Amino acid sequence: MNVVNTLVVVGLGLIGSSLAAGLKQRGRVGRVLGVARRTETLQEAQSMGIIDAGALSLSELSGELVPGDVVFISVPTLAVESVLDECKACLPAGIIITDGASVKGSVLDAARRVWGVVPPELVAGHPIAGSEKSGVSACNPDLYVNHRVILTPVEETSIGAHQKVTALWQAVEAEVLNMPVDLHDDVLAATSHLPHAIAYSLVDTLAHDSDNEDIFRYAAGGFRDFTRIASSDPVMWHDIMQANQASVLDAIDLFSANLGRLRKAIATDDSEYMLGVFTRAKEARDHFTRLINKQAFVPKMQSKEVTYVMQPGGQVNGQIRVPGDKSISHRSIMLGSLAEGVTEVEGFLEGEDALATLQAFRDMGVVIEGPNNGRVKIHGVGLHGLQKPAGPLYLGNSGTSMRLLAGILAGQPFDTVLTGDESLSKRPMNRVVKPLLSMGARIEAEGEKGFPPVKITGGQSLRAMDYTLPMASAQVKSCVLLAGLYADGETSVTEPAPTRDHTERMLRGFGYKVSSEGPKASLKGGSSLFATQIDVPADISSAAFFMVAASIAPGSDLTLTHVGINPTRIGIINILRLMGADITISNEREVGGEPVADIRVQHAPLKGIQIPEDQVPLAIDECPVLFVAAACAEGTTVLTGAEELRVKESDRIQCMADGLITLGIKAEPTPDGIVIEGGQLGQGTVESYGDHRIAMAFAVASLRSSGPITILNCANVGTSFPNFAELAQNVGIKLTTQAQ
Ligand SMILES: O=C(O)C1=C[C@@H](OP(=O)(O)O)[C@@H](O)[C@H](O)C1
Ligand SMILES: C=C(OP(=O)(O)O)C(=O)O
Repeated sequence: MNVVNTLVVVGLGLIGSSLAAGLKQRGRVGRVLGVARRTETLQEAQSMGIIDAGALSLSELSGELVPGDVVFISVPTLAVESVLDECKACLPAGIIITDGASVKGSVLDAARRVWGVVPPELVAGHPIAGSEKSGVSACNPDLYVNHRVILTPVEETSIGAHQKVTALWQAVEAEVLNMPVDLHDDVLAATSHLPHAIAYSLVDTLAHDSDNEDIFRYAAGGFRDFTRIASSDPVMWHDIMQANQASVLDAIDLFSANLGRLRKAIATDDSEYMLGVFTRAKEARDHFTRLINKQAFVPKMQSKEVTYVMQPGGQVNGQIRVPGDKSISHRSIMLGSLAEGVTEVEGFLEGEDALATLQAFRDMGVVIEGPNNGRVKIHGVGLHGLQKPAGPLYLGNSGTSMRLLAGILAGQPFDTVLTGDESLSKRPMNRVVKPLLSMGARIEAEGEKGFPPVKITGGQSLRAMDYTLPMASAQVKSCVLLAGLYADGETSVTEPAPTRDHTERMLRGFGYKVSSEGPKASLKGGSSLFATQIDVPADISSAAFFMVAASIAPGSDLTLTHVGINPTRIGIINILRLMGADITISNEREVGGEPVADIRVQHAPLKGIQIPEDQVPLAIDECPVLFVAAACAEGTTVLTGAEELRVKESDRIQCMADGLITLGIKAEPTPDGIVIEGGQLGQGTVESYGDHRIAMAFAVASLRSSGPITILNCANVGTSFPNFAELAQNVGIKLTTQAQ
């Protein structure tokens, strides 16, 4: 169906002719009329089938137009005004006018000069597509497919005209976005106009330097990639620079200052500065697609839809090492950044949660090299060396990042805002806001439960505090202790039940005194952390999926190597053993203050138990997969004292119950736990609700299901266990992934 009856394209360059050809090829336009300055261009366009007829001026064609037809102006930016003059002089009422110029403020200013106001039929637009090639011969009917087109409607713009122009671009498979004019021009100055100015200037500099006559002959990859856009249309870019003068000058000034600073670093052998710029830039560039692609100018993690399709049955065998411990990886970045000197980390978890912490510290000026095969080098800045980040710190899906950072940031001289994804934005932060407020911090979160964003006002002097935790939470304990580093006096935290103690252990590893007396941990503010080496053990929370897998699947015999068996984390081993699991621990040793061992699990029939409440905080993240063990056990398993599960990445009690019930298991949620009757797992489609641990738990369940299980929404497995699917397949779990 046609989106427009007659389209007039004024200016048959790459942009205009590609729109015309794209609409024609898709059968979405009645006819296209072209306006060009030269008869040969019109002839060429007509012979290529891009236009049906043409003229050297708009006025020659205006008699053929009726209301609802569209004029698309695709001439160099500074020539737009004269075309608008012509539009005013000759177009009948009701003709929609749009354009493709790279600068939008100048087009709207031109319209105001021509008409006195912006006419309602004018919809300014900018297709973010193009190429260094120009002219009608470069025409490409697919130029706009999956490219963005930014429209900058103003108050006066008519809704009908806006809708029509939107439909026009969508018809050539572009993605249409709307943006305020000024924002558009600033963003484009930085992302497009500045790179063009630099590319032109660089090539011109080299071309004019006689000593470098031969340079182009030797110029390969880097030069070619970097300067490709210097082959773009000079008149077009001349016009853009003039039309967006103020924003372009701001962008050039900022860049010149930064280049000057880099020059100084090179001149003074300031390796730290150079590495800082290069590692940050490499990181930004490497994650460019993930961070920005399809999200226009809103930096947001891009998560693909991932589905796990599980075939039933099988057994798990072999020897594997699961990735690094998430809790320890977070803390290695945090304490490494706050230490004096260079900390080297091995076994770092390259999952999205730990990477979010890493990025946050980079955003606060810390130079961090890697991660490279689990190796990270952190150039610590000391307790008082963090710098104000340029914008909010985005922490993705990671509760640990947000809660621990809140403690550190409460003690900084600058303001910060912490944000996260949809799941993290619904997790309660008041549990850290309250104690931090008592310490004299200025911190706020939204609503009764204190949902993110968390806003922290810096420059407060913190008071030490003796805090009794209302719930068993290592995140809250760690948050208060980390704030205590900045407080005046001794801060103590008393917990109702033991929780993971990695913060206390690692602080000691960095030479910071932390005393522990039963349930109470204390430290005095104002000392220093000193860089160290950290060997991150394999994550017992990730190993847990395979421990349950081997336990429930007959014929299994699996060894998990180098697993962290910190006593505050081994609830999964204790509980599985109580259920009858066959687990052998060997090769026990200590690495960097954390105990590790190899864990061998052989299949054994499991029985239902009442899970001891004191084990719950020691197995809090392992509960989803323990529910699968319970479903495969003989008899009833009862869990109590686990209300914390309701405020994780999902409500893990309800979500697991939903999935188990779908698979034919009797599972009854209670306010603080669940009752599960062991039985035959069936088949079906379950939701993971975007929760990594739920997705992986149901993948393990397939080993004992009677038919296939489809698990929806599994992309977030990448937050804690990026190679889960691969390792699962390697040991014998029948998993295939489907990604869109
Ligand atoms: O301190 C940590 O690294 C963690 C503590 C636990 O959270 P809570 O403190 O909310 O129990 C756990 O669920 C989380 O995965 C990691
Ligand atoms: C609860 C978890 O993590 P976080 O709180 O850091 O999001 C988890 O990994 O299961």
